[in-house]
Amino acid sequence: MDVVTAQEMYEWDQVAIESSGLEGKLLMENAGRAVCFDLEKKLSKHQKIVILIGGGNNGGDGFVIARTLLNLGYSIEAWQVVPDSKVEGGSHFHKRLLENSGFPLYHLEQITEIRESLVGADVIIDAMLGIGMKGRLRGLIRQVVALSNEQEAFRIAVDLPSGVPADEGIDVDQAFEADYTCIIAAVKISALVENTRVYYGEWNVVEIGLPVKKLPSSTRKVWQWEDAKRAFPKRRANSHKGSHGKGLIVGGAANMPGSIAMSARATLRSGAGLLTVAAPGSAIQNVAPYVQEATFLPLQEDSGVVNGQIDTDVSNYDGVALGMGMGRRLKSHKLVEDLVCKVESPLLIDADGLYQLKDILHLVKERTNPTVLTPHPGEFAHLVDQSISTIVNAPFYYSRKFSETYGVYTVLKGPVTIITAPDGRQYVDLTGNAGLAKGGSGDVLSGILLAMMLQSNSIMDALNIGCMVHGLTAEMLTESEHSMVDLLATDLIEGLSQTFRTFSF
Ligand SMILES: NC(=O)C1=CN([C@@H]2O[C@H](COP(=O)(O)OP(=O)(O)OC[C@H]3O[C@@H](n4cnc5c(N)ncnc54)[C@H](OP(=O)(O)O)[C@@H]3O)[C@@H](O)[C@H]2O)[C@@H](O)CC1
Ligand SMILES: Nc1ncnc2c1ncn2[C@@H]1O[C@H](COP(=O)(O)OP(=O)(O)O)[C@@H](O)[C@H]1O
Ligand SMILES: [K+]
Repeated sequence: MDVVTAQEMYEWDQVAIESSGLEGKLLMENAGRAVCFDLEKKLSKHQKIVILIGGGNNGGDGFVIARTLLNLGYSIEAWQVVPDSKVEGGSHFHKRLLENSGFPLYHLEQITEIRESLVGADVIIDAMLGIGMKGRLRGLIRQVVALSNEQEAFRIAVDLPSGVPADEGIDVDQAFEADYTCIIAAVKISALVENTRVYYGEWNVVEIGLPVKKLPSSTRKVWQWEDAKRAFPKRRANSHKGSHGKGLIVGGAANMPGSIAMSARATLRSGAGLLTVAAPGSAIQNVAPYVQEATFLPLQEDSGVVNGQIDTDVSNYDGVALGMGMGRRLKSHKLVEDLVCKVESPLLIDADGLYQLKDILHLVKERTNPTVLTPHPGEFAHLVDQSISTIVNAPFYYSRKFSETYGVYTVLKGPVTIITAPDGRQYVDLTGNAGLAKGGSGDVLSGILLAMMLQSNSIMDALNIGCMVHGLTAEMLTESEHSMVDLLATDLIEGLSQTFRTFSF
């Protein structure tokens, strides 16, 4: 499932029209019909449906939807909310088709004319503005959106809720608050970004007959179950523990043994062959009973906090995860710097490890082996010197820029997690729920990611699978024995078994 900007979507439409000879108005017919086919699951013929039609091609889709649903026997009131002079090209063609089919079309000139219809509607369909929306809502459309939002009716948006831009990083002051959005051809970035995704409600993408072989390949995609099934590392019958990777987890502090313990247990539960946990000795005594399968390496410490370099040959490991529960004391800085320079296998840095990284990003950039950073927006904002709101409103832009600049994989965590490769390719993980919004979930994720990196030949596949396993486990547990309220990070670790069992390997 591709994720596009407005400009990329226009390019796709252009390529479709130029390369395959598909006419714009045919695409519009396909789009409108695909939306109707999807909406039939949501609508009933007893409902009073009002469709709001704008002047651009989104409005063009609206004319097709109105005609198609009317032909099917739905009770539709179609309102054109812009003057006739605004309806041109393909939209004008489809407006004529609607009228020539013998159906009425109402023209809105003042907001009072539509009040009664909106108040009495069971469903309001917004086909006013799509990817061509610019700036803030204005004129009559702004009033129509405000009045629609006040109604009890079920609100459906076509492609985008009017008032929401397709791209990220743009403030929205008012927009159609959809319960459901039927997205055309490809997910628009704003469906995945904090300040705009709330307007979409639930959503689905419909296919409109674009010539997929001719389209430019997209660098942004939603990672899906089929992708995970395809890429999941196979476990050969004659494998031995060395085949599944030897991992090292570094972190912990005397007053925070839980983080690293959870990461370590999650790594073991996710299939790693061998695991060593390096932590201050005073933390190890509390971690060890929880991960009997691991071996331990005491780190030099000062009052329960790591102090100094690591005293082992780190080239013996196939993957290293660093930072969980380590604390942010200056004395742990040396350890982070040491590992960034010495680890010759994939190195994942999370939590307090990220905090120590800001002034040694130039060393990260010099690494020739993969580096994976797994910040939440607060940690990422600190790393890139931006505010958290700037990051969450333009996460695709900032994580791509960061990954490309420093040559790292970035896992920007949140309700929508964005995974970016050093070459700028991005995958989006949509799994999980608010049961994960608790301390410890991220530690479990780091452990899972380390294990998947140890077992996969592709870092990107490993990160995508790991995020999906983490999120699906939360979903599965909150559908069965847990709720989003009581779910703990430790429950997640024990729930991994059920998720892994759903992969047939
Ligand atoms: N072949 C294709 O391209 C296909 C496209 N498809 C569909 O087309 C959609 C894109 O269509 P689009 O490019 O015509 O833009 P669109 O979203 O209708 O907006 C333009 C209109 O909005 C108005 N307007 C703008 N800002 C405004 C504001 N702040 N407040 C108020 N009004 C504002 C602007 O008015 P103006 O600025 O001219 O006064 C103009 O009238 C896309 O989302 C998909 O649904 C599908 O059918 C598949 C094939
Ligand atoms: N509302 C949510 N919906 C889905 N996933 C969430 C939500 N809140 C948090 N998560 C996930 O939970 C994890 C939290 O990680 P993090 O913030 O590092 O937690 P901690 O450091 O406290 O363990 C991330 O994987 C994130 O994607
Ligand atoms: K719309």
